[in-house]
Parts: sequence; structure tokens; C-alpha cells
Amino acid sequence: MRMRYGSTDVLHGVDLHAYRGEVLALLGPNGAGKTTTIEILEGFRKRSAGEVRVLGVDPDRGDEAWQARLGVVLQSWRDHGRWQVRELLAHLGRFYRPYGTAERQRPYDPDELVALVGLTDRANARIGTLSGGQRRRLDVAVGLVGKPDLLFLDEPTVGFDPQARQDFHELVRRLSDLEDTTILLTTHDLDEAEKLSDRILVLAGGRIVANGTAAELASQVSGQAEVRFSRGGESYVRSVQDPTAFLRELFADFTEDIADLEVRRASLADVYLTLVREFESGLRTEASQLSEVTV
Ligand SMILES: Nc1ncnc2c1ncn2[C@@H]1O[C@H](COP(=O)(O)OP(=O)(O)OP(=O)(O)O)[C@@H](O)[C@H]1O
Repeated sequence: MRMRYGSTDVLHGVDLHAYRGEVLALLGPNGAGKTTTIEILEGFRKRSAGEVRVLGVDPDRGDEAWQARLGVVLQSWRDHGRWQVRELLAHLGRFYRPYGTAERQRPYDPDELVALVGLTDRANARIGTLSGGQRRRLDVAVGLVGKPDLLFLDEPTVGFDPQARQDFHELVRRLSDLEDTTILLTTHDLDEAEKLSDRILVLAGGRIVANGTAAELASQVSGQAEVRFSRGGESYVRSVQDPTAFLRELFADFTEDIADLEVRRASLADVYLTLVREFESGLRTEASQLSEVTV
């Protein structure tokens, strides 16, 4: 798919496919077009060109029944400051009731939902009095209220404390594993992407430049591993292509003397930065030329 704002092409050819129940993380530098991609998929923005199918439907033609199967968490929920948490969720939930099915009763029970996002003790608080992180939990609850088949999360954990982040990660895994919810999330937190997602997509310069698991991405960039050890009281660091072969030789030569051994593979952060740098310097072009999107 392509997207042009005025005379500027923001997305040149984005090709992606998500399977049911899969968690996809969309990474990319600021301004790469992640939010634009999500807005096109949820039918909020019209694409300039290309084929897009979301739950089998072109988002430009999605009706209410289709919308009811999507959950969206964009930027923070700033309105309705006078409403109470549980009251707002019960109110929004009513819109989804006609779209429930035998396998998927809609909406979530408001008390269950409040508990799911860890807001039970704030259920009767006015939204205007919530802290930043509590508000973000409410954003997630608003995205979930209709028990979506497909959930879009745009930087969902900004402002979360470590406990809230961990709780949220459990929630995402649970939605994917138990409810078979397909999830597309954007994040700048690479640990989060690695921990949460089944697959990672990197968007840079309007194209998907990488698509795979964290391990697959690592094997795409010329991977060096770092081996640290000490011998006879001295510390050593070696950058090697094949750490197993290096260690075999090292131990063949000095079995007794080696201590403090540590092997460090490229982290997702290293891989991501290398990919984006290679793309920006023209070393890497695009992962694919297709312009079809199915979610
Ligand atoms: N309505 C608009 N009109 C013109 N240009 C826009 C519009 N919305 C976004 N853009 C431009 O499109 C590009 C992609 O923006 P987008 O918000 O999709 O990026 P992003 O990857 O989500 O960035 P971030 O990581 O900063 O959230 C940016 O250069 C932005 O300035």
C-alpha cells in the first residue's frame, strides 16, 4: 500500500500480513509512518494506492459490524474527564452488544475489564483524576471493550511503571493465546517488541525493511558476537563471527585458565539500529516490492 500527504510520499510500498492470534510489533524511527499505517488499516485514513484487507474487508468500505470487531488504542483518552472509569466502559460497551456472536460475547463485562487492566481500585474514580499511567490503562480498556478480533495498539506502554508494563505484557499474551486476538502494536521499546511479539516489522523510509522474529532479524544483519573472558587475571574482549568455533579453540588451548566467560549476541537494539542505518545509507533497499496488506 502507498500513502501520500500532499506531494510527499510517506509510505512507498508497505506489504504486511498478520495471522489470526499473532502479535506483530511495528518498529521504526519517528516519522517513519507507523501511525499512518495503523490509521489506514483501521479505516480512519484513506490510502493513496494499493490493496488492503483487514478481517477480509477493505477498510475504506468497512461497515459498523466490521468496526465492532476492531479495537484501537491510539493516543491518550483526554475527553470525558467527568465520567467515572467503570461508567465510561459500560457506556461504550453498549455499542458493541448487537455485534456479539456465539463464540465472542460482546462487550466485556465492565468489572471484568476494569480488573483485566488493573484499575479495580479506581473503578469509580473520575477520569480527570487518574494518573498518566492509569489513564493509559484506561485507553487499553477502551480499546478492548468490544472484545476485538483485531487490536491496534499505538505505543501502548508509554508512561507505564515497570509493574504496569509487566501486567500489560501478560495481558497481551493472554489476549493472543486465550482469546485468539490478533494484535498489531507500535513501540519504541525494543525489549518490549522482542518479549511480546511473534514477529517484528521494521518500517523505515516508508517501506518495510525487515520482517521476521528477533532471531531471524539478527541473522539478516552481519552478526558479530562479543566474547568476554579472563585468563591469568587479565580480561579479554573479542568480536567474533562464530563464537562456538572460537570457544572450541579457546578451550582446546587454555581449558584450565579461562574464567568469567560471557558470550553476547547482537541484541534486538543492535540489529534494529544496524538495519535502519543500512537503509538510510542506501546499503539496504526494501524487504519486498509488494504492496498488499492483509491483517
Ligand atoms: N495529516 C498529515 N498531513 C501531512 N503529513 C502528515 C500527516 N500525518 C502525518 N504526516 C507525516 O507523515 C510522516 C509519518 O508520520 P507518522 O505519524 O505515521 O509516523 P510514526 O512512524 O507514527 O512516527 P512516531 O514514531 O514519531 O510516532 C511524518 O513525516 C509526518 O510528518
